[in-house]
Amino acid sequence: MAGGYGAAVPELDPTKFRRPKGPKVTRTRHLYLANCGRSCGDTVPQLLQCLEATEVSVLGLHLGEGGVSYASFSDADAAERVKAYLESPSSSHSWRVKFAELEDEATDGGVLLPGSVASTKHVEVPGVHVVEDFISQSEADELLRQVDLQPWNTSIKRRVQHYGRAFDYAKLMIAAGAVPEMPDFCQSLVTRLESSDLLPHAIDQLTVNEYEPGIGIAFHVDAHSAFEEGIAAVTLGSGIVMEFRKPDAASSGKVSMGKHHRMAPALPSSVEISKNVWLPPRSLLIIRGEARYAWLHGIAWRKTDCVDEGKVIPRQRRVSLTFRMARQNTPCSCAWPTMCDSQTPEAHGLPSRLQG
Ligand SMILES: O=C(O)CCC(=O)C(=O)O
Ligand SMILES: [Fe+2]
Repeated sequence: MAGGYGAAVPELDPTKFRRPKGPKVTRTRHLYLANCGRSCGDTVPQLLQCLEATEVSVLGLHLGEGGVSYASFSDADAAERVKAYLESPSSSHSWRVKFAELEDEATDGGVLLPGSVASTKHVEVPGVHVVEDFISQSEADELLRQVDLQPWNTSIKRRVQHYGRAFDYAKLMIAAGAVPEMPDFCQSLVTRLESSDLLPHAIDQLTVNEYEPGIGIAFHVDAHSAFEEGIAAVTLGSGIVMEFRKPDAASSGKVSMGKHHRMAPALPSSVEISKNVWLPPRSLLIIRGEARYAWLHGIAWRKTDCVDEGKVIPRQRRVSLTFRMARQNTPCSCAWPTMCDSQTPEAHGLPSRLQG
């Protein structure tokens, strides 16, 4: 590896790839991009934005000086998804996209190990706190049973349920629209959170997110203007790795806003530092302060996670309960104005991608 495009995306060695020849198509986890390179006017941030437009993480990249570039993904399904997107009319460029083969790798879409929790152990994210065994197994089972009795909203790639407060994702405001009240089956959990010192305020909103293996959530900051400081997420079902990314100070103020109340991923090239956090079953995640306001959080779209280095665990269904408090009339006055849509509205561009 010859360095990297920021902390998140290692640079690939182009000499290790075999260019695709002839009509035979072997699916791999690598893409070859012809007519794509610096001499064609392409840049790393712009290329990454296109490649990650379907929420697939780019695990390695080579932007050629001429017109040949390569990108690697976690598996062939991910590469195929990106290829299909790049070949669709919604993506406008003149690249030719094919699968590429890596010299020392099986061509059946061999899986690259996901970044482990152990590998980022030294990174501190101020304001992230995981409480293990926050609920008992019987509480978790009952909550999941109750959640599954409720109707799911299927308008985005993840199934979700919203309670307590409706939110207008287009206007970034709490909406008057009707959503079910905070459900009774969550009441004791809400009381427990509110009477603890884990959150600095009450709770009036719940979002339920379902993650089947392969499903993730785009990197985002929960909109400052919409929600109060503390965010609490309880994990039902299986555990998962959540990643926190701190955008480089120089890139702050250029974060774009996705259509689901959140900022679209900062470009990986502008990520200064990243941390993988394991959220065990029945745990509570608290995100406050700097982590809540100045770091992005997201969950990779893949079917495995890696806690200990080199040990891959398959994902199973996870359902999370995210509790928040809608911000009332006062705009956010946090200490990260360039990351704050209350203080720097012009920092937010147009939605650049479909959020998941
Ligand atoms: O699934 C989770 O734990 C977090 C979900 C989340 O970040 C959100 O709904 O904003
Ligand atoms: Fe979030």
